[in-house]
Amino acid sequence: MVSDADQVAELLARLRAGTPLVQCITNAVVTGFTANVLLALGAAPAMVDNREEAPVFASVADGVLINLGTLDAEVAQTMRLTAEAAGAAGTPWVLDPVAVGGLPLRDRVGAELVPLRPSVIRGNASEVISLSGAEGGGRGVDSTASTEAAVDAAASLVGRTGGAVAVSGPVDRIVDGSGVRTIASGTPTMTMVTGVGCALGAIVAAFAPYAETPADAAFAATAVLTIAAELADEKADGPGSFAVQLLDALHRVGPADLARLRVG
Ligand SMILES: Nc1ncnc2c1ncn2[C@@H]1O[C@H](COP(=O)(O)OP(=O)(O)OP(=O)(O)O)[C@@H](O)[C@H]1O
Ligand SMILES: Cc1ncsc1CCO
Ligand SMILES: [Mg+2]
Repeated sequence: MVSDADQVAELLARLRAGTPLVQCITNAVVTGFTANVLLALGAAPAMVDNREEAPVFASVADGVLINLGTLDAEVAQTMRLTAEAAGAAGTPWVLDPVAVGGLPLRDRVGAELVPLRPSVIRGNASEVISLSGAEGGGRGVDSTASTEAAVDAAASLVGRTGGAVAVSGPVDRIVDGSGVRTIASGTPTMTMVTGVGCALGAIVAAFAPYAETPADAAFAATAVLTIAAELADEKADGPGSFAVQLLDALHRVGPADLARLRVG
């Protein structure tokens, strides 16, 4: 039987051989870091995010990320048009509903994007609970709920998109129509650098063209990022050097490292 780690290693090899073009409409805080994460991993980032070009580019890209972190009304319209274009072209796309829960614009945009059927919704527990329509607002961009508490909300979103929902936290949970998978790997330092969750959404989009199912892409992305974070933590002195070490670790992470993946 092929192990989870072997499956992830196989997908990582395919990603690196394919250099997927990943279009990111993401927030102003994390744009540069996200591009560097994708490059370190072996993907090709393209932050094509203006209203005229983004919908056109979605049919050329191999995967698309739409991240609601720093929205305005024009960006929101670009996101809707790009999600529609990705859907029409069959390009897998990932929705990161940053800080959805009790904020007027992003709550409305999140609710409009879910029926456009993102391949993967990736957020922390509070964001996933709020996006599902349940009460669960976090504290700004941070979660105040456990990922276990978000599993029902994730399943209800899966029922509406037909894709997968990846809930991040100390234990990540990846939910689709066939059940829930968990990953316990990772390190708390990941929460001390802004945008590690945002980068995870981009990594999911990079894996999506190679994975059999959206949940497989989310699982592989979470596995690779959390293992790379463990490798980075071994060399880092604090959040600053951790961010740099994380890029180096994403570049070198390989099958032997993935064998330490902690599932369940
Ligand atoms: N306490 C923790 N221990 C281990 N790993 C963690 C912990 N908290 C988060 N992670 C990992 O960090 C990554 C990002 O998850 P997190 O829930 O922090 O995202 P987020 O809140 O959306 O982050 P951001 O908005 O800053 O980008 C995931 O891969 C997750 O596994
Ligand atoms: C800090 C922050 N604020 C809006 S987006 C963002 C990046 C982490 O989600
Ligand atoms: Mg986030």
